[in-house]
Amino acid sequence: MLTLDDVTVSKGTFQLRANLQVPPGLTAVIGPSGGGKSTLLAAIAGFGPTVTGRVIWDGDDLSGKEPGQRPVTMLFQDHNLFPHLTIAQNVGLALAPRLKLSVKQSAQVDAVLTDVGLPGLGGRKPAALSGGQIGRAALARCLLSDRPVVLLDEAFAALGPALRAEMLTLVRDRMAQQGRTVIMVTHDPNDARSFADQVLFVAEGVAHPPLKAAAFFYDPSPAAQSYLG
Ligand SMILES: Nc1ncnc2c1ncn2[C@@H]1O[C@H](COP(=O)(O)OP(=O)(O)OP(=O)(O)O)[C@@H](O)[C@H]1O
Repeated sequence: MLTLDDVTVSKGTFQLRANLQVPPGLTAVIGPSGGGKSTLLAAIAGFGPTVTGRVIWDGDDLSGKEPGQRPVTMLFQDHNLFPHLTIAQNVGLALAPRLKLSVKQSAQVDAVLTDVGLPGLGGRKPAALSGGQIGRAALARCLLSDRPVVLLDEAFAALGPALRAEMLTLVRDRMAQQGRTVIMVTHDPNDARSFADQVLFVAEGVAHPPLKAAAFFYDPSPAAQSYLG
């Protein structure tokens, strides 16, 4: 279980507070622009500004740990693929940081590229793919990673509706339903309604404890109601 114990993050005059637990499964983070959603993810990942309080994973205090030492894999809108590596190498990094892949690992890379709709494109460099294809390659790397916490920040915003639903289905079926803790920022409440187990509402510098998606939408708080319109 991921716990944010009295966490405060300060960015200039902006402050985010979070005192909550995130259960395994798919948690959608929604709320008005500027409310602190990306700041929340950065605090979990270990990026950025001052953090007081503790971020705890399964009893292990992550405070002070570098991002790479945390049990976290991330997928951001800019996707962070290495431009000098092929798509297969970028994805393979999840299995072998020095890129010495066994035959079995190479087959796993090929299989996951097929799963995300990129069969046969492993030999290309990122510059030779579209924005949506790059997003799918980055998702493939997260699917292969064994880190238990997955952070997605508007990862599928560049995709059209059909592809987006396909990627969200992959995230749900291949990550959330297999017990990983997936925390996904989205600007589309329908993504949360259709795919999420829980909804974590962030507004005006407060991250509220997640609620079951059905309960959140059935009886939204006044602040959530005014966001949902
Ligand atoms: N370096 C900074 N210094 C001061 N304030 C900052 C800094 N970076 C971000 N902020 C402010 O922090 C607040 C939270 O930003 P954050 O990106 O977490 O919001 P968000 O909910 O993810 O927004 P959006 O939905 O628009 O992406 C915003 O009001 C933003 O203006």
